Amino acid sequence: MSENVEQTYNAKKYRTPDGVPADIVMFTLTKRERKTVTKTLPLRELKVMLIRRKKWPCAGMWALPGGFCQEDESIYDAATRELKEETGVDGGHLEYLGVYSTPGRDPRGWIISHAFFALVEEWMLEQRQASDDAGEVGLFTLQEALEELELAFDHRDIIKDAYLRIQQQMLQTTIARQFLPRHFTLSELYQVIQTVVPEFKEPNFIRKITSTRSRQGILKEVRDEAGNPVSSNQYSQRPAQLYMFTDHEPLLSIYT
Ligand SMILES: O=P(O)(O)OC[C@H]1O[C@@H](O)[C@H](O)[C@@H]1O
Repeated sequence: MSENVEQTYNAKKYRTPDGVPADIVMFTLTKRERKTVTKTLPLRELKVMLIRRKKWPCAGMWALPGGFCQEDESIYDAATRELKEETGVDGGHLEYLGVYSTPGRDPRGWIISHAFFALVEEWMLEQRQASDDAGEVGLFTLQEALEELELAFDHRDIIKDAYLRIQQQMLQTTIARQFLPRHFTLSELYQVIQTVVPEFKEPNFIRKITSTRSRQGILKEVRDEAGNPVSSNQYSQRPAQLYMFTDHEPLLSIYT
């Protein structure tokens, strides 16, 4: 912009949005040990965290944690802050999902929301709390959130999109690591993938994940200081080898 244009430019001439909030779809996998005679994997369930709104608009309705971005922060910082303020969650994996701008989505005016999704381990929810402007906080299954609850604004659409995104990522990237301990068995990994993508069925999972060339290098066996393989019988009668993710992210193709 030339100096002359800069001096005469008037930002007020242009209509700007009435607010730019960040909304966060926060997923976690809950894990409950089963009381069975034989050792078996714990029960894992995918849940989404919602807050019950206290004030207008949509007072009393369940909604995503979120709030308005301030002038001195990035939208990413606003998402991190809102998540912490409204739910007590500090940390975890936070990623951009998309922009939601359908006219009329918020009765207060022209309000464009930027949505994020967060993958949080269950222990991180321990200090969860609802702040003053958020009411109760609850963890819901995807079925409850999408089919049974009355949700505020366009939050049902945002949750649907976020669910689809994490299902795709679960099959194409190593985000399963966000829901697993550092060391895990391949049966646990398979269970985590299936919890997020129930349609995923691969009878030869263990053989494929350890031998298919395109997958090689994403996992490695856990070994002790002497170099011996480390196994666990926490969830099985016979000891099972423990694995961990490496930093390698393969570029996968649907055509091969
Ligand atoms: O909770 P307050 O601060 O009232 O407003 C933020 C909400 O307003 C909506 O457009 C957004 O989707 C966001 O959830």
